[in-house]
Amino acid sequence: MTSSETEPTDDQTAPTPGTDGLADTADSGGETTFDRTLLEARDLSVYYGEERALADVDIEIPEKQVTAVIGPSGCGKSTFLRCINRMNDLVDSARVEGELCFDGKNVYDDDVDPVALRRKIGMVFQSPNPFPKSIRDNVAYGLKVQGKQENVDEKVHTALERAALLDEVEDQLDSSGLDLSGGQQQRLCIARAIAPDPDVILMDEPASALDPVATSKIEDLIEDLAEEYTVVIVTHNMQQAARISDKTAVFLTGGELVEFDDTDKIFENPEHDRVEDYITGKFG
Ligand SMILES: Nc1ncnc2c1ncn2[C@@H]1O[C@H](COP(=O)(O)OP(=O)(O)OP(=O)(O)O)[C@@H](O)[C@H]1O
Repeated sequence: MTSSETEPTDDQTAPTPGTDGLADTADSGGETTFDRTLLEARDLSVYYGEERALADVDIEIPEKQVTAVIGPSGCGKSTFLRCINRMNDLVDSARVEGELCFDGKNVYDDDVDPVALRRKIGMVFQSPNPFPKSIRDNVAYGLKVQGKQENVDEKVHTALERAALLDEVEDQLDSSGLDLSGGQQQRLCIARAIAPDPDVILMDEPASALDPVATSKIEDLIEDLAEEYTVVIVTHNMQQAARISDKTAVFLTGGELVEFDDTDKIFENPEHDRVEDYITGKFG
């Protein structure tokens, strides 16, 4: 980790809380500071009952970059991702210790509304899961839930365009989202996630159910999305992490974050032997 990533900037201090306990973040002040930390875990541990799935994780995730989370099966990647927008709240046995800060605010503070948090931190899952509704209604869903009824068509178009799907579906917005191919369905889910204009998009193995062509489109899209959003992606595919991410976090058994650095450094010259063994396929 370089010092530029660890030192707080002026932009990081004292966000002004709104009624949902969260600050208005992404464009506050109209400037983006290079490598500004947007998400930070401090001593973050997660337990399912007695079992510890994440162990004292400290990490600073920069804004408007792609951060890949890799590691062997069961090392806590999805658990970490789900901490960021409090999806673990939905698991009865899950207990979180430590802090997960979004723009300096601990998302586990009592005054944070998890539903509002999930509007700012959207999520895309492993299997495409469009609703059995029209393409238009899928994308408009989050806007309607928020009661944002103005310019819905325009926002739907913009989200589909950002998700690199508009050209393929422009003439069939009233057809069912379920009639699209798997890759198109996943881009529809990405459009649905970005329509409410979040700051962060979490992706849990978004291409693992797709063929190579559809995967390649999703990878290109993820790189483009990082111009506007902070993307955190869990992937089993190390080549994919190497191709599309700026930073890589390597979790190993026991939910330990062993190394976090520039992706090139992780793949070319990792600090830890255990990381090198994992990257080179000696275990995991
Ligand atoms: N809902 C749950 N209830 C109980 N234990 C869970 C739950 N979800 C995950 N775990 C356990 O927590 C640990 C971490 O799981 P997690 O799914 O975060 O790992 P992962 O690295 O994402 O795994 P994979 O790569 O296989 O998806 C595992 O031991 C898993 O069995």
